[in-house]
Amino acid sequence: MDFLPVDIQKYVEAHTDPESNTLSDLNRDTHRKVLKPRMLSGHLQGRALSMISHMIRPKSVLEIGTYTGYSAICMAEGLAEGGKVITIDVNEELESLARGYFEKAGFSEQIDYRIGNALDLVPEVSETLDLVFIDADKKNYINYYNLVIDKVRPGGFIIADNVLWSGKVVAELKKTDKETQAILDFNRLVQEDGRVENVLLPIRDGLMTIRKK
Ligand SMILES: C[S@@+](CC[C@H](N)C(=O)[O-])C[C@H]1O[C@@H](n2cnc3c(N)ncnc32)[C@H](O)[C@@H]1O
Repeated sequence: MDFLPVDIQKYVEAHTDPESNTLSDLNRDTHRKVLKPRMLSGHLQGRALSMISHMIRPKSVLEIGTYTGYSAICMAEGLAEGGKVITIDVNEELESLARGYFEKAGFSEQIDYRIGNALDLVPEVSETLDLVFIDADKKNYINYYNLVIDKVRPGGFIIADNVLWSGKVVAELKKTDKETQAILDFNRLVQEDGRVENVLLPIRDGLMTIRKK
C-alpha cells in the first residue's frame, strides 16, 4: 500500500536518484517472473536503504529475507572497503535469479547468500553487525530481533520493513489477524526497549529504524 497521494509519490520519485539499470532490470524481472512482486523494496525504499548504508559505511550487514536480491544489492552499494552483506532466504527457488543479479550488479564477492530458515541460520552468524535488515515472515520479527540484538555493535542499526502493514496497525482497521498482531507486538517491544532508540520512518510500508545504544 502506498500512503502518499499519487502525485506526491511521483514527485518524491522524480526527486530521488533513479534505479541503476541492473536494479531496474531486476525490478522488471521480478514483476514478470516471481510471485508477490510487491515484496521487493523497489525504487524509493531501495534508494533509502542505499543512502542509509552509505551513511553507516558498514563492514557487516545481515539481511533476513533476500527474495530476489533487490535490497541486498542496495545495501551492498554503501559497504565499507572489505565489507559484506550476509543475506538469508528460505526459498531456494529464487536462488539462480538472485545470484545472477548479484553478479550483474558486481557484488557477487560482497554478498554472502545463504539458503535456509533464518531461525536456524542467524544463530550461526558470528560477525559483529553494523546493520541488520529484517524483512522476512512477520510472525518471527520478535524472534529475529531477539536473535540479532546482541550481535549488533553499540551504535549499530536494525531496520525492520513493513511495520505499518498496509495501515492495519492503526486502531480503526485493527481487526487483528496473526500477522498484524505480530507487527503490533514487534513495534511495541521496540518502543519499550531501553537498549535502543528508534524512529518509525513512513517510507513505503514503514521502516522501523533502530539504533542500539
Ligand atoms: C518481503 S520478501 C524480502 C524482500 C527483499 N528484502 C527486498 O526488499 O527485495 C520476504 C522474504 O522472506 C523469506 N522468508 C520467509 N520466511 C523466512 C524464514 N523463516 N527464513 C528465511 N527467509 C524467510 C521469503 O522467502 C521471502 O523471499
